[in-house]
Amino acid sequence: MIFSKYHALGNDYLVLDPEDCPQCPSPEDTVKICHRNFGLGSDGILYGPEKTDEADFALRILNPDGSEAEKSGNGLRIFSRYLFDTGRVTDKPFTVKTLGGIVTCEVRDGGDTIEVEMGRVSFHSEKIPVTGEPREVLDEPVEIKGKTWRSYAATIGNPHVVLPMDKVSKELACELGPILETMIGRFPNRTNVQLLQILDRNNIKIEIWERGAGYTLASGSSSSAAAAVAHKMGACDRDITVHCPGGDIGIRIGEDFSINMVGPATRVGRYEMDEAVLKQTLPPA
Ligand SMILES: N[C@@H](CCC[C@H](N)C(=O)O)C(=O)O
Repeated sequence: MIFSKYHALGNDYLVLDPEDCPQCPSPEDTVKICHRNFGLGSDGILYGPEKTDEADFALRILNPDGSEAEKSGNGLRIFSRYLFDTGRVTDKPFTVKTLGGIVTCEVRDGGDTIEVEMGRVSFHSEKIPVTGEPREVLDEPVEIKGKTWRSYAATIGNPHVVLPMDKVSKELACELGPILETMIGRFPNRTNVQLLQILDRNNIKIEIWERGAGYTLASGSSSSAAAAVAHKMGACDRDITVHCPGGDIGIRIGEDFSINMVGPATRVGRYEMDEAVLKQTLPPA
């Protein structure tokens, strides 16, 4: 199997082209391919471009635990860069269909900068989803190991919960992230998790725990959700630089909470994976 590996600020994906592999990998194979020790290793697989009547291209986004994500900001920038590198797009805007909606992408600066109109953020419980009566999930208490945190939930196609706090850290993201991700009684589809630190009216810092992937160095949909929450709280203006551990993502929030995201995507190389990877039995996680 032939993969093209890219990263977006350290959030790494393997692009699998249907021209090289007509069948999308099964959840079991995805886990093996993405495994950091037993496979090629990545934060996910981007399977595409697939054909669709609704947009220029269709994309499937697979998490390393074998689940399928509705949207990925970094994944969309990487996929755009892959389409550009393989001559399928130029510097003109094009559309991509994901499970979480159709987005518009544009590759600039010879491939170095990619802009994505990510869609609209909603804080509504039925859209995210969050259990309980229909409402916007704003500043609600959530108790973890006897401590109460304030939380905001949001969707930009995929689900997010954002915890504003004075100081974020990787350690806390790795402690709270897996508990919140799998709080099924509250988040029936699981959730991505962001710890949010407001730096000033145009800058925020986040630490990320991704649904189906764990701790990651950057996330485009997480940056979109966290910036939207910072603006909704009244703490930030509409132009926000999101400082992720792996680097910065630019977010602009529209009147209707539509999100424009700008950032890089970097090609790592092309890899041929032996079929033997798929025949292994992995030790329990
Ligand atoms: N890294 C991504 C998010 C990928 C999907 C996520 N793990 C989910 O399950 O929703 C990004 O950059 O947005």
